[in-house]
Amino acid sequence: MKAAVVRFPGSNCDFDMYYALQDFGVDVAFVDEKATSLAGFDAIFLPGGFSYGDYLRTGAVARFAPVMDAVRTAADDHKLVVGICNGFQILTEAGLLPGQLMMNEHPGFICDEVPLEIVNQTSRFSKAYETQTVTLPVAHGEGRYVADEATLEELRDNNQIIFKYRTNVNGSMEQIAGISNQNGNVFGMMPHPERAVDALLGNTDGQAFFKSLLTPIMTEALVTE
Ligand SMILES: NC(=O)CC[C@H](N)C(=O)O
Repeated sequence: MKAAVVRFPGSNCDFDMYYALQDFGVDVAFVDEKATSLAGFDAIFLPGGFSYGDYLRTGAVARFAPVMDAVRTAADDHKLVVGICNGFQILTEAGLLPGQLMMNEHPGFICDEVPLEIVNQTSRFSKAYETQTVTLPVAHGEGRYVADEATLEELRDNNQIIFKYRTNVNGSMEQIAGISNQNGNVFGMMPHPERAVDALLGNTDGQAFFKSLLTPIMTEALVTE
């Protein structure tokens, strides 16, 4: 898999994502926000951070960056597009995922490790998890997921809700922490699996997230060996 980590001015989880992908054997490169094509990549990752200083609303400026047309093309071409934290915020602002991330219910930055429930255990983003409860770091001020009732119903009906918080971390509707689009190739979540892939950092619950993304490829590799 050839993956791009897209950096915007203010991204700060770009290296975490880069190294996590590299640890799993992914051929990964940084791409900046001015890029106009992502044609050579199979998977696009929008990392966490404070793109454009989180001005107006998180992700509201980044959605206009030149690279976002290429991200949209990648999504339309059924490539994998993954947004973590600020990346999730950018994907919702760009309309590539439904709903919106708003200021936490109790305004303030939350930096913690929180338990999550895997709601859809067969998705491309969760299928390698062997337990239904995992713990991942969160770090955000605007992580409260909101959507209208019709959207929530659609998310439920199409099994697009992949991760939920087990406790009311930020006031998200239905305690939603991570969702995919209807096609199952675009995904966003507020928690940070890329910060939980190394025992040295005290948490390895993010490993199965990356294994899930790579499972078809890993299986193929085993078959050809
Ligand atoms: N870790 C991050 O991506 C920060 C998220 C975001 N800009 C917020 O505070 O809501």
